[in-house]
Amino acid sequence: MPAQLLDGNALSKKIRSEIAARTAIVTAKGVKPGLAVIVVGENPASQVYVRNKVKACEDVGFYSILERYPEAFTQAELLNRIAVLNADPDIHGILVQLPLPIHIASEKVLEAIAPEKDVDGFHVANAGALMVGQPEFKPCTPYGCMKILENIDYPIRGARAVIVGASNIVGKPMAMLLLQAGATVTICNSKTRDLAHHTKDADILVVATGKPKMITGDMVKNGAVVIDVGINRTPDGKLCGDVDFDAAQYVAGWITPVPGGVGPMTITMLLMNTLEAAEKYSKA
Ligand SMILES: Nc1nc2c(c(=O)[nH]1)N[C@@H](CN(C=O)c1ccc(C(=O)N[C@@H](CCC(=O)O)C(=O)O)cc1)CN2
Repeated sequence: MPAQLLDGNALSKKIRSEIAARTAIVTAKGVKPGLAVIVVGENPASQVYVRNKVKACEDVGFYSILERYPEAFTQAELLNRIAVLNADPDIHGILVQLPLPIHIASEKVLEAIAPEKDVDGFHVANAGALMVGQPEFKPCTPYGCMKILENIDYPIRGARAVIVGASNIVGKPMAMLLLQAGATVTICNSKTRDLAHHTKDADILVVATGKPKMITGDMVKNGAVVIDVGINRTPDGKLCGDVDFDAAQYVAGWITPVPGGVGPMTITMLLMNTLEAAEKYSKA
């Protein structure tokens, strides 16, 4: 029997309607949640994601601005824009779409965003807060993965969780969130010996490698929860994940599809972080 599908679109719809209701309340108090999205360069996927983010903001009743800059935009110019947005009282969240062009040092840019407006949760202050178990803003993709797990009432406490991929954006924060929820966590990376030995032991398997279909069906434990963070475009223009879905669905107990799994949840949790930033601002 194939695995149960973890439908990120359906869960997003439910959470976004809760966000819209809370947005109406905070807006009535005089604070309309505001998100500024900045994209530099012409990366086609980034252009799609930022448009989707702005559209999602409109749908839940946020104020949003999209700032698009050419590839040649300098780091100094970008830092200036961030300083202006940091001081703008109508903006509660600032997001700089990644990847940035190579002449711009991403870490400098991310550190320039005021931590209380860092709705991506990438600032070292927010990464550190998560590390010590006092999260302010959780990075949107791992936050979305945790919501997917919570939605199936899977007993995370005591489960063996394996994360394939150790990025600052997904793998490391995902490990922290699972650890804090009581899982026994292993993070694998590109140097890990006998990867399948680890993945086959996982009750919860989270894959974020950027390598299309690298996790094959025989690398998955029977009945596991498989969360595929990868979004890869195949030569025929279709999307696929980092997990070989067609094979893994007959081994896993639950599995996220690509598209329609983690992707929409990333945007939903961005809305949640922005709403929470505005709610905090309204109480300050
Ligand atoms: N500043 C950030 N940059 C990037 C992040 C991030 O969280 N913050 N994550 C990724 C890209 N990303 C969000 O920006 C993202 C990726 C995918 C989706 C999504 O909804 N995917 C759909 C398919 C969409 C398509 O047709 O291409 C799906 O999976 O169903 C949303 C957001 C890197 N950069």
